[in-house]
Amino acid sequence: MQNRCTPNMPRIDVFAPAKVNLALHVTGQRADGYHLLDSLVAFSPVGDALTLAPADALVLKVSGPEGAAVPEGPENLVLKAAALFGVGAAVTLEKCLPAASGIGGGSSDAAAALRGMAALTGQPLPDAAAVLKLGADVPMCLDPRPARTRGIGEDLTPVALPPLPAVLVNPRVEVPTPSVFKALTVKDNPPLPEIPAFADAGACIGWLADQRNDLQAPAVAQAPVIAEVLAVLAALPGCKLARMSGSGATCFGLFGSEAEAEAAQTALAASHPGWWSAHGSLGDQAQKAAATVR
Ligand SMILES: C[C@](O)(CO)[C@H](O)COP(=O)(O)OP(=O)(O)OC[C@H]1O[C@@H](n2ccc(N)nc2=O)[C@H](O)[C@@H]1O
Ligand SMILES: Nc1ncnc2c1ncn2[C@@H]1O[C@H](COP(=O)(O)OP(=O)(O)OP(=O)(O)O)[C@@H](O)[C@H]1O
Repeated sequence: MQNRCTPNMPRIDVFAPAKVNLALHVTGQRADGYHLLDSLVAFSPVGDALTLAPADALVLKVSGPEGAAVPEGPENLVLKAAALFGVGAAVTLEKCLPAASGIGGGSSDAAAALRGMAALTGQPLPDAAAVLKLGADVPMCLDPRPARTRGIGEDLTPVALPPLPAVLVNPRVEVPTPSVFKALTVKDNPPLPEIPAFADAGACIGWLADQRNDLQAPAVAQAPVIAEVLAVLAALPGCKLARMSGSGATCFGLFGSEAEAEAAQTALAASHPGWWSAHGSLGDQAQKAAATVR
């Protein structure tokens, strides 16, 4: 770790933004069981923070308000990602996103670790197959800009989206991704239609209202509180659309302005103090997520 004796040791800071599936259509299933998706994703200014510094061995320290539920051992996706570089590093992870919550926390942390290790070592990023092996959401989190994602998550097409003022809400129920996919009965749903150029956030939200998250119904069946979260979000003043992200349980509400989203989150935090919530405009977080050297 950096100290007064090693003033020139580089320290890398990297941000891991939350991923939000604005729409998620399950369109098929591969022979190996993985599901084929057609999803539109955007990224939140809310996320986890990592630091990386040179070290003899690869070690991870987890802290932060959501850190208690996250392992510090080799099962942590940060260590799995960093190990691909074959050198030691002292990594810290400040966990702000709830774990196992459908907003790609572990995947975004892994992607941030890859960006950070590349900056620390000067090595290139691992190849696409190695990145996908870390998790289906890791490729989209590597370059956190709005994208249409197909295949199991590896087929990415950038999409221009207006910033979407949003509130994220998690009722503090962990919903494991495999069990939600397992509970899905219809696996050959229609894909997303062509994504038009949106004049503004209102046009985008109007288009999104006609799309779906096909994992929402099986997730609600396993964790009925998700239906309550969606109803509470939809009833907040100014909420134009409420939907679940990923395999849940985190849901998002989209609003007409940042001020409306902030006011809605303040009201929700007061009425449901046990729920995790955050606000911020969904969109392109690539700049904020870039590794910076100190
Ligand atoms: C639901 C999404 O968050 C949508 O973006 C992702 O598809 C899930 O991505 P992830 O958490 O990175 O998923 P992984 O860690 O790769 O897979 C966890 C488990 O979810 C199921 N899984 C995941 C992705 C996918 N396209 N089909 C699946 O059936 C598989 O049972 C897999 O064993
Ligand atoms: N860095 C990490 N942060 C959070 N969870 C991690 C991490 N590394 C490994 N895990 C494990 O991964 C599991 C899934 O957590 P994660 O937060 O990635 O799920 P998720 O938000 O549902 O992801 P997705 O939206 O990609 O499906 C947890 O049970 C946790 O123990």
